[in-house]
Amino acid sequence: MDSITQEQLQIHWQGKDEVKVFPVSKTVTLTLACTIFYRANKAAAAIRKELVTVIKEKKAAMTSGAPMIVVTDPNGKYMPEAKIADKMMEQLEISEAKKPGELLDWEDLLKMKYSWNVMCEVMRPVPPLQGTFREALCDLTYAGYTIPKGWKVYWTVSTTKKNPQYFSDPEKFNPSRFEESEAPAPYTYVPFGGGPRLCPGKEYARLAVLTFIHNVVKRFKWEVLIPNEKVLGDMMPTPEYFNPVPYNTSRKSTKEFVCLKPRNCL
Ligand code: HEM
Repeated sequence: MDSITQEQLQIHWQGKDEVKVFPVSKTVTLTLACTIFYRANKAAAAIRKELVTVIKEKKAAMTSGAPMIVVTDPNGKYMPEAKIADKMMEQLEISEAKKPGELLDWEDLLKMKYSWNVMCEVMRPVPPLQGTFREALCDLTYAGYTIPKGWKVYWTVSTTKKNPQYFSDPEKFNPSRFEESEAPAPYTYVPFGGGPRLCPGKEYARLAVLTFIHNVVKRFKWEVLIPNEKVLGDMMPTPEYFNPVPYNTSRKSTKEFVCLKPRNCL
């Protein structure tokens, strides 16, 4: 992920005075996904083969009366969180510990706690996915409403996002609210869904986003060219300028609407 992200930033960002962040981010994401998925397909074949052997062993063990292996959920049970002395320096510290050309590894990504908190806080007001459908498997009553079997229900990600009961001072951008000691109560913050249908791409997305943030922070300083640009609800949240629907008919030249202006490559 790191080498592909670096290569993409080199192609699309390096040496430019202004960049259109939204399309470039999409290109980086797609290039990353295509490359990784190709390798993942090959790996999946090998894993499947391995799993068949494990299943056979388990079946044999069960028929011989041996107890089943109990697997604990490792979610959130990483090494104890190290105190981040200076959160703003998180990415640079990781970068400085690397030899020239050395790529990020899993341990580096585990250290990027504050960056992930920032990402979580970004997804709180504007979740990438607004919600999805479910089908009622039986008649049920919820909050005084009867939902007959077979009806489609739509659950939303954002219902709780501004509820002060769950997010104190909800209008404030505060990544620290996601620190482990203050983590939101279960099911109050669900950008990746929850329960058995939890997004299986969650970890992949986390790695891709952190690798992207690391490389941008490491290599560029920038200033925002459209300070209060609206984010519009397309299928996905889309910055107003890149939305195909001409909401803002008073747009002027393209140059006035690029998002970031990288300065002084580090
Ligand atoms: C920031 C990025 C992402 C967000 C916010 C996100 C969010 C979600 C949400 C809210 C759901 C619905 C969960 C539910 O129905 O309870 C979902 C499902 C799903 N996501 Fe993601 N997702 C992201 C990235 C990805 C990626 C990168 C992949 C693939 C590599 C992926 C694959 C899936 C799949 C296959 C499902 C359907 C799971 C099921 O119905 O059992 N997602 N995602």
